[in-house]
Amino acid sequence: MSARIPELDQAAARSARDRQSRLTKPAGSLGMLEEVAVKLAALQGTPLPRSRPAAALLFAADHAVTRHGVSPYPSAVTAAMVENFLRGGAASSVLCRQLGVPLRVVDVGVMRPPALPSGEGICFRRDPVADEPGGDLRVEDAMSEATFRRALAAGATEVDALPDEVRLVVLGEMGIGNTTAAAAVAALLLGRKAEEMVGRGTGVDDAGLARKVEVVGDAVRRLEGAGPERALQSAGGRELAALVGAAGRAIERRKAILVDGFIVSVAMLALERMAPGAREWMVFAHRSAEAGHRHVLEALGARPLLDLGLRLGEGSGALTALPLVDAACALHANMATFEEAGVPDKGRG
Ligand SMILES: Cc1cc2ncn([C@H]3O[C@H](COP(=O)(O)O)[C@@H](O)[C@H]3O)c2cc1C
Ligand SMILES: O=C(O)c1cccnc1
Repeated sequence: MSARIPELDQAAARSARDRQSRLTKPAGSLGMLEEVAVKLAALQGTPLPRSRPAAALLFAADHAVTRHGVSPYPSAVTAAMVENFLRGGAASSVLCRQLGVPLRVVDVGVMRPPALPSGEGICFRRDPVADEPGGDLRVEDAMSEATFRRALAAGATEVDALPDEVRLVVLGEMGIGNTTAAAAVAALLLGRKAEEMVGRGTGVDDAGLARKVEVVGDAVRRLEGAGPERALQSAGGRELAALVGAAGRAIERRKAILVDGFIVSVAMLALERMAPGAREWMVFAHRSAEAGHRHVLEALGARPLLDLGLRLGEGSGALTALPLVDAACALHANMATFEEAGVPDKGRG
């Protein structure tokens, strides 16, 4: 995949920075909210950027690696949670409703195709790539190269279907076992040991954690030296590949990505390695409690907005941070300047 990363609009960023310096507040006092507004200005090519409309895309897939007992939950949870997303009972469904963000769920590899409630406002698609076989990343490739390409394309297709007006894309995932896959991809990309990248995911006990370290260690030995595409194909999963394809296309369409936790961040690290500069288009929502996330954030030079001990995934951390991005844009656009308000600025008597 060769995503074309657009140029940032430095003139728009300068205008936005200049506006921030004239708003009625001590210089720099809105901290990261100022940085977010200036960043979005550079991405959107306007001194007055917007956070809305936003759209949430959730990619779901299963993982053969669960046979090694790397998650306390059975794979059947993936399909059941897809049904829960669509019925409105999952954390990200609740947040999307609360925030007025349309949610689209894409099955790119769920073992038991979800039984879908029919009804208005339900957005679901099972991509044909979901019917292709997956492998156990400990001993074999998680997918063939052709399946990998189709999973990337499945993500891009979803972004192609979004209206031009969408400014911000929230990405999320669902896939029991995917903290193991993400840890393996990150260990390969960062050249770190399995034990540095593996965490408890949904809450494995000490024995489960030891199994995860072994599984990821085996994958890393099998795939040492893999580049980002090979790492995703052989140690990742179809939802990780779809996230990469979706983010690449969103950036090509000048849409910013609101990055969720560990799993989405690993996909974004792979994208940055495939298309350097992609990370400039990302706003990092939160620091996950998953152990390896800090290494991934560090490699991306990212400072996330929130640190709430979240470790859920499904885009829930990104959705939780969306109101902060809304606030950054609203303050930037609507605060009065010193001149407008007749408030004396510093250094002027
Ligand atoms: C009920 C439930 C809802 C979830 N929503 C997201 N995840 C999260 O947990 C999974 C990864 O953790 P592990 O690698 O330990 O399986 C992913 O599906 C992720 O999105 C969930 C997990 C469960 C059990
Ligand atoms: O941070 C995440 O993305 C995460 C952490 C634990 C379980 N699922 C997702």
